[in-house]
Parts: sequence; structure tokens; C-alpha cells
Amino acid sequence: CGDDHTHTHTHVQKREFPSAPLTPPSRPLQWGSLNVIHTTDSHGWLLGHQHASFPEPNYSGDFGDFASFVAHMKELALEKDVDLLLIDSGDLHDGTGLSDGFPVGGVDAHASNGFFKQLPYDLLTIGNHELYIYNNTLDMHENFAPHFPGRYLSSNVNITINNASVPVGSRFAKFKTRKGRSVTSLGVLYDFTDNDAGTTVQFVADMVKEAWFAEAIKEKPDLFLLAGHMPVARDNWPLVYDAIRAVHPLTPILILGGHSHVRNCLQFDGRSIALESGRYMETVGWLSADLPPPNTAETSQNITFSRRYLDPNRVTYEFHTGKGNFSFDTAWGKGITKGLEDLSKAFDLTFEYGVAPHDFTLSRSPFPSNDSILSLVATALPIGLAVNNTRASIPNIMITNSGELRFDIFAGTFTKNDQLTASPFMDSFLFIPNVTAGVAKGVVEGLNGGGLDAVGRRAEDVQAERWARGYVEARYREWLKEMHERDSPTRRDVAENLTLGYVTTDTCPGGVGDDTPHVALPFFSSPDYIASAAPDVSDDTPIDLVFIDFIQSDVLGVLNSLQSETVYTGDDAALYTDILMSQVLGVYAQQVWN
Ligand SMILES: O=c1ccn([C@@H]2O[C@H](COP(=O)(O)O)[C@@H](O)[C@H]2O)c(=O)[nH]1
Repeated sequence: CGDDHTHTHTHVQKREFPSAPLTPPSRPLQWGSLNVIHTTDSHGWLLGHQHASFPEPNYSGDFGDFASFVAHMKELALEKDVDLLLIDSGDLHDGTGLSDGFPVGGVDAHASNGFFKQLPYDLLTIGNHELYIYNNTLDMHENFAPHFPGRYLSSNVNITINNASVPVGSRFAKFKTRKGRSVTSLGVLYDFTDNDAGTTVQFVADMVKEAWFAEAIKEKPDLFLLAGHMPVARDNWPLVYDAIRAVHPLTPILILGGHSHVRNCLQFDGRSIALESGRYMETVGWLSADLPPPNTAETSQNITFSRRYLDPNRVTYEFHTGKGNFSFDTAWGKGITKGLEDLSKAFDLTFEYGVAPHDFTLSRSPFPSNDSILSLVATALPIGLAVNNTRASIPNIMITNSGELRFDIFAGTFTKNDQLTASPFMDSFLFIPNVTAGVAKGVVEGLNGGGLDAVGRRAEDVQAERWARGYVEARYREWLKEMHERDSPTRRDVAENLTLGYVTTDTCPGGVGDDTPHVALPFFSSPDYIASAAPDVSDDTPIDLVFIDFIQSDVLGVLNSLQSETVYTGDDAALYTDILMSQVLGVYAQQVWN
């Protein structure tokens, strides 16, 4: 490389001269009189996506680069004399080593949230991943929300402290933009039911009937700006929209949604728009609106909106800010990058468990197959969970939900960070002893069952109940499948040298929403639950039924429907091992990939 020192190239060098050629955006952004930069479902992905296989380089910008982008965009907004707001729609927890690789005694995402605090967010809202563990919610209440006084919104989410139930952040916000526009904001979480004890989520239908809600929306602002960890389609935004429209038929409503990890945009009427900006810092959303100056009398004319889904990388950021590789960085952004790299070192995130022989993917390879991460996990569970386990010699079947697996594994070094991006949840393994093999073998089938499930509920009811508990993969996979089927026959053969990435369709105006053209990712469907290979024993042999605690109620339901000898309850399940789901792949790699 021409350097005179011995080193392996670090992330910083790679960022300055991207190791993979990146396609630039197709066209400049359309600015309005009010503009929004939107992030959602970032799940700790603040160091950017660092692997070389596509589509990863599309998303290689880190949070320091993002900070520099925001700084330059703010300068541009000043030059254009327009409003520019920065908004986040939640789910800062669970996803990478930066959020989940903390030492024993720490709190998930406490350190990575410190970098969010360095960005000038105008509005943020709470996600379901802030609520799975009480201490995480408490940390958001005590250490995060106060940093954004009045702007961290949890309109329908409370935490109980000393027997008093209080909003985690604030219920609503009223503020003025730099250009003097009056804004009323809410921060809404979808109807999530799997929140930890000591936290409460009020259903959206009930929230809109609250007296505080009526009072908050009573006065007419220049615009309603609603952030929410709630998908823009097929969810409850219409309840909020209708409640506002009943009082203010013409006031502009801008909605920034999240949760289903997709890129999407729709309009409820010509004076409203709802944008959702993907996941894992794979998308930065852009929304612009041509709003009249403050205090102008309302008309019924349609508002000109535009939206764009940006691939967060330095080529995108430089293109839209008119900067070059050497003029783009700000001292502030570089400081954030350095802080993230220091955190990665402190958490030992480059610790190597082994070398992955090839890529293992969630939806780009069939299940079962050699290249499927779900197949890998089905193999890894019996090996990983056998370590230091006195029950290992008893035949077993091990089951997990596929949602525990959150990301692909790429060929090459498999580090602590890779382990946590693939499988971030610190969920435990439980077991029920003496389940006969014949019954145990039917459990995964029952869990995945279509039509009527094993306890007689309709598939739609099962899906609705799982959705409420946070199961969102089905929606994201539907999106991938749809883009794959739509895109592949027509464009893949033409290809125009396009790289792999998201190919979005939505119903918002302004042409294609994706900022950078791509060819759609391959897609293969996979089951919601997976199991290790059944032991080679007769059906009446008693075996251990091992499963991840996150799916305990589902497993008990199916188990009780498959036999009538015992009515199993949570009391029949005991801890199988100290090894957590977030550790299994590392334990496996140490044994098999070394
Ligand atoms: O302990 C847990 C918590 C969550 N999951 C999975 O996560 C998704 C919800 O994640 P979103 O980012 O809100 O989409 C849920 O579907 C579960 O599959 C888990 O497995 N274990």
C-alpha cells in the first residue's frame, strides 16, 4: 500500500477510498420549504455495514459520515433559507456489538445511544426494542430522553417508577421551526404487547380518545409532524390521522413511521404524506414539502411532496452535499467515527471466533441449504449447547424462532460483532424433559403450521397475535419477495451494471423513490421456526425438548395440543444451559471454524 508501517487496513482507510465501486445517486434531491432527514430501526448499526459482498457496501457510511452529511445539509438549508428537521422513529436497541456487546453489568445500547445524543435530532420516538427489558426502558427515561428535552416522544408508552406510571419521554411536543412554522408532534408506538413488566403500551385506538390527546391537537399548528414506531401501511396511522382530520380538515400532516423494516411511502390525502425508511442504517429517508409561509390561510390545494430513500454511504452523502472525498468530513463527524471505533475496541468487537467458510444468508439462499444461516443454526445449536452441559448425552430436539436470526454471516473472519449482528438477543434456552420423541418431532411443524394452527386458531389470528408481540419478519420478507418477483425478470438480464440492493415501489408522487438504482436481491422464503435434526430414536423414547425462552408460550400451546397426557405449563420448563442465543454462533465457530 506504500505505507512504511506494518498494519492491516482499518475501517477508516476503506471509508476514504471505498473498497467497492458504489453507484452514485440517480439525481439531486428535491428540496421544499420544509424538509426532513429520517432514520428508523437503526438497531445499533452505527459503524456502517463493513463487509465487501454486495449489498453491504451500499450501506457502508458510518454515523460519523452521517453526522457530516447532516451538518452539510443544515448549511444547504440555511443557504436555501428553508426548514430542515432530523427525525428518528425508534428501535435503537438490539442489533450489533455496539449496542449489545457491552460488558457484564452494562445496559444494552447505553453506550451507542451516546452517539445518537451527539446528533441534532428535532424529534425522536420510542420503539418496541426499547421495551423488552425494563432496565433498557429506564435508561431511555433517565439518560436518553432528558438529553432531548420534550422531543423524545412516547405518546402511548409509560414506565412505572416507584409505583407511579409516567411517560418514558413526553406525550407530545409543540415547537417552532427555524422559519417560524408552528409544529404539533406525537410519538406513537404500534399496538405492541410483549413489553416488559413495569412498562405499559396503550393501544392506539385508546390513545386517540384521551383528554390529553384532544387538548394537544386542539389548537391549529402550521403542520402536524408525527413520528411513530408504526408501519405506514396496514397499521393504525389512519386512527391518528382521522382524529386529527376531524378537527383540522386541511392542516398538513407529515408522518415518519417505522418498525416493519421496509421502504414505503403513501398519502392519506393530498395534504398529508407518510414515509417509512427501512432498517439497520441501510436507508436514510428524505421528505420534502412545499408548505406556505407560517400563519398563511389554509387552502384545500394538494401539497407538493417529494420523498427519497438514500443508500447511506459516502458517495451518496458527497453527491447530495456537493462535497468531495477530501472536503466532506467534518471534525465533528470524524470525532464520532473515532468514538465508535474506540467503543468497538473497548467492547473487543473484532475478537475472532473463527473463519466462516462462505456466506450464510437469511433470505438470499433456500432453506434448508448449505448457504442458509437458518440451516447453519439448526446444525450449530446441538454443538454449541452441548458445551459443559451434563444433559448433552440425552437425545433432544432444539427449536428457535427464525426471528432470533437478524442478519447474514459473510465469508471470512467471524468476529464478536458478526456474532451479535447475526444473533443479538440475550435469550435463554429452556427444556422440558421426557417429552416422547414422536410428540417432540411434531412441535416445529405445529409452530409453522398453516391454515389452522395446532390449537385450532386461524392462521390470520396467529399472525395478528404474533405481530402484536413484535414478530415482524413476515412483513419484511413479503417486501423482499415482492421486489424480487417484480424486478428480476425484466431488469436482471439488462442489469446496466447495477449492483444488488433494494428496488422499491410505493404510491407516492415524484418518480422512483430509491435514490440509487439497483437490481433486486434474490429471495427465498423460510419458516418462522427451525429445529435441529430429530434424534434417531423410536417415537416413544423420552427426550429433551429444548427451546428459546422467547417462544415459550407458543411451544407450550402446540405441545399441549399434540398430546393429552400432560398439561404442560411454564413450571415444567427449566434452564438448559448458561449459553445464550447471542453466544451460540461464537461457541460453534470456535469449535468448527478454527
Ligand atoms: O428477545 C427477542 C426479541 C425479539 N425477537 C425477534 O425480533 C422481532 C421484532 O423485531 P423488530 O426489530 O421490532 O422487527 C420479533 O419478530 C422476534 O422475532 C426475538 O427473537 N427475541
